[in-house]
Amino acid sequence: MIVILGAGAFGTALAITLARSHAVTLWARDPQHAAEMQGTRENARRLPGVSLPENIRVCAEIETVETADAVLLAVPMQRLRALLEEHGARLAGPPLVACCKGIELTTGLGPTQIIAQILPQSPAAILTGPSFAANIAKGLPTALTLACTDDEIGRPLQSLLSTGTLRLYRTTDVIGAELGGALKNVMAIGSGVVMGAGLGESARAALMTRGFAEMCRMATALGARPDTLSGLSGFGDLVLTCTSDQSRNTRFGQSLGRNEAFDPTITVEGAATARAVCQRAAELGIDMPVSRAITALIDGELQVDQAMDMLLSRPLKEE
Ligand SMILES: NC(=O)C1=CN([C@@H]2O[C@H](COP(=O)(O)OP(=O)(O)OC[C@H]3O[C@@H](n4cnc5c(N)ncnc54)[C@H](O)[C@@H]3O)[C@@H](O)[C@H]2O)C=CC1
Ligand SMILES: O=C(CO)COP(=O)(O)O
Repeated sequence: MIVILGAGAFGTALAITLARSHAVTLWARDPQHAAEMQGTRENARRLPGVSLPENIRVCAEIETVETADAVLLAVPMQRLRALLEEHGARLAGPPLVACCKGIELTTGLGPTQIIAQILPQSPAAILTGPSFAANIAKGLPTALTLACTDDEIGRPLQSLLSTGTLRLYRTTDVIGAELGGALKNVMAIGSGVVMGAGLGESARAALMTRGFAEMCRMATALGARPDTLSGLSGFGDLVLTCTSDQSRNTRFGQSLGRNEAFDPTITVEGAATARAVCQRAAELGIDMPVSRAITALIDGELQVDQAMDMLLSRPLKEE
C-alpha cells in the first residue's frame, strides 16, 4: 500500500499511475475536497478530466501508515515542514519520499534535509525530474529520478514506484537530484520572462545555457555530482520546464515579462526558491548573476530592460 500526502496535481497524478499495481491512499487536508474526490472520482480542482481508479481511497485523516510500503509527500516545498511537524508522529516507519521541488526559504534546506531534521529515524528519498502531472495521469511515457543516499532503500523504492509508463532511474546523489529540480524552476521563470517580454528564442537559449552553468556551479559547490545535473533532474527538467507553456513557473515568468498580474493561488515553486538560491549563493560566495536578475524581477526591484542591461554589460569572459 502506498500513502500519498497532498492531493494537488502531482499527488493525484502519482496516485493514478501507482494505482495500476498498488492500493493507494490519497490524503487531502481539506475534508470537503477529500469527500468531493472520493465521491466524484475526479480531482476537479487540480487535475480535472482524469478519473481516479477504484483502488485509490481519498481521505482527510492521516491514519496509521505503519504498514505502508512508502509515504509520498506531494505538497509545495514551503509547506513541507508544517506538514511534517503537524503529522510527523503518525508517519514513523516507512520510507518518506519527497515529491516537491525547491529550497526552503527560511533555512536554505532541501526536502530530504527537512525530513531528516524532523523525522531522523525515517528513511528519506526524493522523486524528481521532468514530468507534468497531466502527462503522468494520462499514462504518457515519463522518466524520473529516484534519489536515496542508502541504495538498499533506494533499490526497492525504485521498483515499487515504477509503473508501465513511469520509468524511474536511481541515484544516491540526493543533493544533485534535489538541486536540479529546485534550480530549474528559477530558470523557468527567467525563460518565461524572456518570452513574455518578446526578447526572442535566442535569448531564451542563452538564459537556459548560462542558467544551467549556474545550476551546476551551485550544485557542485554543495557536494552534488556533475553528472546528476546533466541527467533527468537537471538538464532534463530544465528543458521541459523552460520550453513548455504547461509549466506554471514559465507562465508566471511570462506574466512578469508582460507586466501582468498572476493568479496567487497557483503554485510557483521557483519564486521562493529564487530568493533562497540568492541567499545561499551569497553565503557560499558563488557568482549567480542570472538567478540574481530573476530574483530582482520577481521582487519588483528591476524591470526587464534593467535586468537585461545588468546581464549584458558584465565583463566579457571565457565560456
Ligand atoms: N504539477 C506538476 O506537474 C508537478 C509538480 N511537482 C511538484 O509537486 C509539488 C506539489 O505541486 P502540485 O501538486 O503541482 O501543486 P498543487 O498546487 O496542484 O497542489 C498542492 C497541494 O498541496 C496542498 N497543501 C498545501 N499546503 C499544505 C499543507 N500545509 N499541508 C497539506 N497539504 C497542503 C494543497 O491543498 C494542494 O492540494 C511541488 O513541489 C511541485 O514542484 C513535481 C513534478 C510535476
Ligand atoms: O516540475 C514540473 C515539471 O517537471 C512542473 O513544472 P511547474 O511547477 O512549473 O508547472
